[in-house]
Amino acid sequence: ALVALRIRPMSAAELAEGARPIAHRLDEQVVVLRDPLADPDDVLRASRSQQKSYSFDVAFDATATQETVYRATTQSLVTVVISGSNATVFAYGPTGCGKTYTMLGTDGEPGLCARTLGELFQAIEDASGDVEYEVSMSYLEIYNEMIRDLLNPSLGRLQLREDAGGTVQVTGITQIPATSADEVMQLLARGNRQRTQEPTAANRTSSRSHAVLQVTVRRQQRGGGLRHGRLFMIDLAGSERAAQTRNRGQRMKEGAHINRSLLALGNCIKALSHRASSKYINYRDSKLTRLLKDSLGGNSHTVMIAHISPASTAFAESRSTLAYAHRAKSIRTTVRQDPLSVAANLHGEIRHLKGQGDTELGRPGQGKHRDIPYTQAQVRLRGARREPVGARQELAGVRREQVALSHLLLQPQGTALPAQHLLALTLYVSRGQQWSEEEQGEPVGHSDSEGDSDTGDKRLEVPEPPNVAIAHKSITVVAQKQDRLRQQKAELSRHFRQRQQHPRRLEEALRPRSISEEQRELLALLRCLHRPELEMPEPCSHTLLEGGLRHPPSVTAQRFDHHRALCARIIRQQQQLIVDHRLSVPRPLEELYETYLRELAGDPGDTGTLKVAHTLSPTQGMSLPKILPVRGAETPLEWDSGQARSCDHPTPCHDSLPPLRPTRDRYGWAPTTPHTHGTAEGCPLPSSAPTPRVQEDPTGTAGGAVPVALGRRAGWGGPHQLPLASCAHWQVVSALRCVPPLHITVPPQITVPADPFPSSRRPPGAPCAAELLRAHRAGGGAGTQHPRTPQSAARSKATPPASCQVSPHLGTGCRDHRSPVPHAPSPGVGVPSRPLPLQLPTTPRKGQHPRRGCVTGNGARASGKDDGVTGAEPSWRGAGPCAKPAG
Ligand SMILES: Nc1ncnc2c1ncn2[C@@H]1O[C@H](COP(=O)(O)OP(=O)(O)OP(=O)(O)O)[C@@H](O)[C@H]1O
Repeated sequence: ALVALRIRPMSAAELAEGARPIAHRLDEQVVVLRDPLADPDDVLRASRSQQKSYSFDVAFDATATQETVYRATTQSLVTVVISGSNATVFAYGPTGCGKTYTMLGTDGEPGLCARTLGELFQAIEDASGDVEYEVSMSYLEIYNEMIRDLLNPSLGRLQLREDAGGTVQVTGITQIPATSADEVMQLLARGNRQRTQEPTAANRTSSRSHAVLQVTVRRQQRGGGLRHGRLFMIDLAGSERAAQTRNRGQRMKEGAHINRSLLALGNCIKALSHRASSKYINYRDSKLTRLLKDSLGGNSHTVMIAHISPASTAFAESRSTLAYAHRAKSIRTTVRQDPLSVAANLHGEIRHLKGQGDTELGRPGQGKHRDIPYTQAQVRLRGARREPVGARQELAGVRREQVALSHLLLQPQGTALPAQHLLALTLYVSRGQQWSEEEQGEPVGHSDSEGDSDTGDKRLEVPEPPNVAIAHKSITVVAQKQDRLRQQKAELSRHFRQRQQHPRRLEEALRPRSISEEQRELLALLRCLHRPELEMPEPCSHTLLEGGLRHPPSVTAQRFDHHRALCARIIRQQQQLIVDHRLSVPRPLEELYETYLRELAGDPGDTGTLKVAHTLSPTQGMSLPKILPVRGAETPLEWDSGQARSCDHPTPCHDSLPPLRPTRDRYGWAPTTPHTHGTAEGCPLPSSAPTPRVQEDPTGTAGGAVPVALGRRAGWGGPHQLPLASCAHWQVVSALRCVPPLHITVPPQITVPADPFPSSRRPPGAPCAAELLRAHRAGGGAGTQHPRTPQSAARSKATPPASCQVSPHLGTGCRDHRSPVPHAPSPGVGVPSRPLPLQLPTTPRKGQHPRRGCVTGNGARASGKDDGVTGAEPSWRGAGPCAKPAG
């Protein structure tokens, strides 16, 4: 939509009443309105702007001629209409500001209607013989919300109807065929005589109705389709304020109707200018908006010319008109036009200008068409007619070739995208490694060097899991293909650049020849026109490429990240447990862990070791990368068959290591059942999943067994204990570490005697549990003697080894060493005394890491808080789950 503003000259009446001009055109687009009441001496309002500027697509002042206004606003609509689209021009403004003058004009200065129709018929005349046009017109007014046929007023009140195609039509209106502009103007003059005009205080011949001239162009392409273009030219009734017009009675009623329909029009404009295109637009509030439905927001080009008076006496009207028009500036219409009609537009323009061009050729900058775009178009089209045929053909050939090349250039990049995605995934892996290092607090490269020095050639040659191998192969294949495509692209680009030079060379070759300035300009124009299209493939391919790199399949990436984080946490925590327990692990396992650390550090040369297997299933593209366990006898580490089957449970396991806490009994201690491993953290072991074998404590001292996965491996230095998280976690860890589940035996447990005496009955001098513990620590465990009750003596056999260290920060001991008996319990309240399981390796093994910390009977590292330590069944003998207070 184009919005223009026209300021008419001061009228004699305004000058007579001493009005000052307050509206000025600042430049081609900006109009300034000054508040006449603003007092320049008012210091309180000095900071407030006394004038406001409004910008439009084009602005005219009193000096603008009808011709200028026509050229800048309406002329372009001619080609729109003859090509089968709709166009609307409406004049808006307060009464007496020049709307009718602009639309109809005078005999000496014809208005937009006459000029537009003149050119329309001219364009039709110039059209090729392939297209037949028929023009018909109707002229109506909307007065007090009634539609009246101005060409046949006897028809009375007419109604609006929507036809089958959704187009709003006035039923029964007279459609008069027209063959020339003169004919139409005569009809218009006849209609205007019928128009409702009444003298008002503001205008002696005030139009009290909206006059709508509708010109329909029926376009029939020979052997082609039929199209209708409609041009609405509307002289709106003047917006007015009752106070200003001093209207009474019928005039006031008219004014109310006028204002209501203009308000409805304003609302539609506001809604159309709203950013949210889905906003409902209510056209039904007035006849005017219903009639203009297709012309405002639909398939139409819209031009609005707002009119104001420059006089200070019209300040309020001018201000509201400027605001109204400014709002309309943001109307965005969606013109639905097929390519054929675009071509027809251009043809029409060519023919139209052809007729005019001859008379003005050789006089650039002269004549009535002085505006730059017009002159440029003239130059282009005139040049088009006269350019050397050979050059034109050559240009066309070059253009075709360049378009083909640009398509070819796009192609390779498009096919390279899968490879880019794979590479992006690889990038993700390296980012993940970096992330792991950062989370471990290790500087980048630390693990790398450490791994190298530690392992050297002693790395394990673990075969890649099949999925990883497939992924590597496919990456290699795609990368090779991409290389080939890159070479092709380079070749094509070179060719493309050569061809780009061609028009320039052609232009230079033509320059010395006797071609006119216009023809040279045409060539330059054509070259410029083609350039954006030719340059498009490069940014386009870059966009595709970057889009692929920056936005890899997000779901896959997220799941991959999630999975990787989960595995890393499991491995770290399990390693921590191994270290905390000082469990001796077989050398192959240690090497595997070192390998894993090197992998995290991104050791590029470590190709034979385990890699995080991430493959995209070709069919399921976005599926979670699978981590497969290495199976088969050829692997150095034997698998205990059935241990690493996949977990089919639909509920995803938690991404953190689940607390190794079996279901507790009513005393808060873990039962002896081995099945608890599967129920930890709500991830029950599916029936299909293998149940890890649990080896009972061979010594019989352990009251239960920690759920562990069992396996056999000769020469691993005996039984080891590893907590089992859940089947899925275990599989992940197993697959990542390429080690079979360990064969674990729960070592004997050691109990700390319960407090033999509740505080209320403790004999003088008898120690409490905490004191016992301190004594126990001080005495090195085994050799410590402390008072015992007969019960405790009977049930406590094992003694803690010297290696048991209680963290000092835990006060009387870590959670498991702390006496469950409070020092000063409430009198009479018996607190059960519980022996606490201490499960320690009795002898440090070779290769063990000397670690601090205290371990519990379930193999977890003791800490001040309950960090998910598994509670193995306490194994004190002869004692019930709850030691009753003595006495
Ligand atoms: N640009 C102009 N140059 C010279 N005269 C003008 C111009 N604009 C308007 N006038 C004169 O101002 C007077 C009022 O103009 P016009 O009748 O067009 O106003 P209007 O907006 O159509 O009023 P209404 O809404 O009441 O019909 C006319 O005499 C007209 O000739």
